[in-house]
Amino acid sequence: MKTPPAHNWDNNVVLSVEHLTMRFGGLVAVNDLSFNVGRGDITALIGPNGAGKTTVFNCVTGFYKPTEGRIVMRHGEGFQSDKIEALTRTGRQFNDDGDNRVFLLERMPDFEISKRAKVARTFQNIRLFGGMTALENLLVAQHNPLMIASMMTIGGIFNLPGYQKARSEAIDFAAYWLEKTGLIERADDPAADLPYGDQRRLEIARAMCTRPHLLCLDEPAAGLNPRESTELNNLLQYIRKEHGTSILLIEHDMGVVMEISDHVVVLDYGQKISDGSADTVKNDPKVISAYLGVDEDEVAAVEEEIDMPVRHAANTPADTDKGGQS
Ligand SMILES: Nc1ncnc2c1ncn2[C@@H]1O[C@H](COP(=O)(O)OP(=O)(O)OP(=O)(O)O)[C@@H](O)[C@H]1O
Repeated sequence: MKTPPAHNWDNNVVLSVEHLTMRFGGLVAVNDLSFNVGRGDITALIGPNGAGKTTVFNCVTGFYKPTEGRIVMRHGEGFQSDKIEALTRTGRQFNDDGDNRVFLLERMPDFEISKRAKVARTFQNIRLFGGMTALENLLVAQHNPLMIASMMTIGGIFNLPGYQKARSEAIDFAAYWLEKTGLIERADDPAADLPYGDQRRLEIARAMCTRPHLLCLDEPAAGLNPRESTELNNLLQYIRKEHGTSILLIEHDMGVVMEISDHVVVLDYGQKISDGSADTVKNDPKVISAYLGVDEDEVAAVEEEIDMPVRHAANTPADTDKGGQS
């Protein structure tokens, strides 16, 4: 018998969310949720409105302190279970193990998650510095290494060689990402003057300028036209392939999700209802019933009624806007 292929999300895990619960007063937004993000994978977190996706993102990126649960980020390969258990017992946020550091994100403030754990994010609503140019937005993202090179301003004020070198490297890196996102011609334009789709790509470029190990994207395809959606797919695949950056995205556009995701995790009412490859998930009756708002055993009746296999139509709502791509 052939052994099934090993999945990164089972074998080489960059992030694990373990028994995560988030309550807002009496409302349980996320309930005992566990899932893994494979290193180098594109992982999509999907689910109907209000399922708890953004809440999970806010816990991973430190905007919310989870009510319960552990969120582990690994820079090195392997599960490193012994190391993580030992760290959990100490009450510390991360260990000092060179390139193999592990981080307990639920204990860390948001700025440390971005700076040390190397988790970057974009938001549902664009949050660029509108009055700054596209290039300046990408330089701000490199503020930390520039401050270190400037020895906390002295080197910058006197324009010392170490600072000059760091600044020139920061400009080169920003130019690289402007090029990759198709924005190099707009480098000197204020971010607020860019069309919506360009602003979305600039946000991704800005996140990449922090050299993340994990890039979290909150609805990156929202409001994009079909051409821009295709460009986004290409950009995300480039980031994963050429930079090895793991990507976790929330997305309602099933065309984007099914085309680029290695791994899909589905939430409904704060709980995980499905977890697997895009193909597995899109044929899962629990997912179909959650999206259609019917019971699982009613799926067959709905199929009969509309004379169409909804198992294959679960990705239709957004697809209809995209000319039926899946
Ligand atoms: N800060 C908060 N205070 C109180 N309730 C909240 C808060 N944030 C989220 N919720 C609630 O938690 C539940 C999950 O919301 P969340 O925004 O995580 O869902 P979502 O899956 O991202 O939804 P959408 O797809 O519409 O963005 C909702 O009932 C929401 O009203």
